[in-house]
Amino acid sequence: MIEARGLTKRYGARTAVDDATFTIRPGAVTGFLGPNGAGKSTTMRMIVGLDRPTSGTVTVHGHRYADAAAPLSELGALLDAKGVHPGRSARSHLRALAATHGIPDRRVDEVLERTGLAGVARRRVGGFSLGMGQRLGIAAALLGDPEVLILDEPVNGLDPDGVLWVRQLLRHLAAEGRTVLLSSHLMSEMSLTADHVIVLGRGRVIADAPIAELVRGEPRVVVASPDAARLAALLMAEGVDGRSLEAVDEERFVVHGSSAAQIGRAAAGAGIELHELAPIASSLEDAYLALTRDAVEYVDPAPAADAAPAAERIPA
Ligand SMILES: Nc1ncnc2c1ncn2[C@@H]1O[C@H](COP(=O)(O)OP(=O)(O)OP(=O)(O)O)[C@@H](O)[C@H]1O
Repeated sequence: MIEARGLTKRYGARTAVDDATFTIRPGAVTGFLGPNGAGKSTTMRMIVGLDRPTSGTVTVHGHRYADAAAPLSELGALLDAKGVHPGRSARSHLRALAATHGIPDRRVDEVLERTGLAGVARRRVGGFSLGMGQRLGIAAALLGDPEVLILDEPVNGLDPDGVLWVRQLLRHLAAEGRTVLLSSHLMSEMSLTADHVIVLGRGRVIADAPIAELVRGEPRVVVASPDAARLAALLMAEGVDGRSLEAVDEERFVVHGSSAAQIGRAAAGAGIELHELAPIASSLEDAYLALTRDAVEYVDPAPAADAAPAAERIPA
């Protein structure tokens, strides 16, 4: 369990993390999302004691992580996969880490095996690919068999097999009752891996909810009819706001906020022929983009002309 209360970090005039309060529970994978500069890495660094909060607190198992008696068995972290001496082999790097924490050598071989690095354990880390470096970082995080795992962009640089491997590993660790926190910019991967997400925007917590709840959103339905204008007028006569009808082409439009059943019933009642009546499934990406619209720090000031909205509202 990780608990943050009023967690705040200022760097001079810049507030990187702003009064963040959240609880990250065991037995689940919690995703940490947010635009660049939202404060994810700073929050993770404060959890593991690499940065001190300006105010507020963050605890792991009820105490500050810096006060942990057996730090590596309480918490394992992958924050910067590059922080390894390039001349060392993967095994000697992990052995050195194990020795300073009283962890037996056989555990080193276990984590090398578990992370798929057993075959390259004697190779110099300096020659490792980005993906192998990520695996080594994950191996180091697992070394103490920790109850809490914190991984900043763990799939960065991994090939599709590696991405799948990380997903299965994290799901497995959560199923064992551990607390798993991960950040990633890959929204589809996050939706497959995490149970719950916390979204930061400009240092503030702007959402803290199960993924299923976030993606539920408002219903959207694509409707196509040779009589689209009459159907649109009918829906508006039945109380649908004209602003929630979005034209796609002459026959087709999207209805926001009504179900397929409501639209189908109205069309059938008026004898309007339908060629399509398809609910649109919301994705985590849709929900995320809607949530963070106002919290993006770096916005392209001149979006390309072809980035203009493809559809216009149907005139009332
Ligand atoms: N050591 C530092 N000194 C000054 N400002 C910092 C420092 N570390 C982070 N910041 C600033 O704090 C804010 C939050 O940064 P942070 O790296 O935590 O964001 P992030 O959500 O992890 O971003 P990204 O997705 O780009 O990794 C940013 O505006 C960043 O420029």
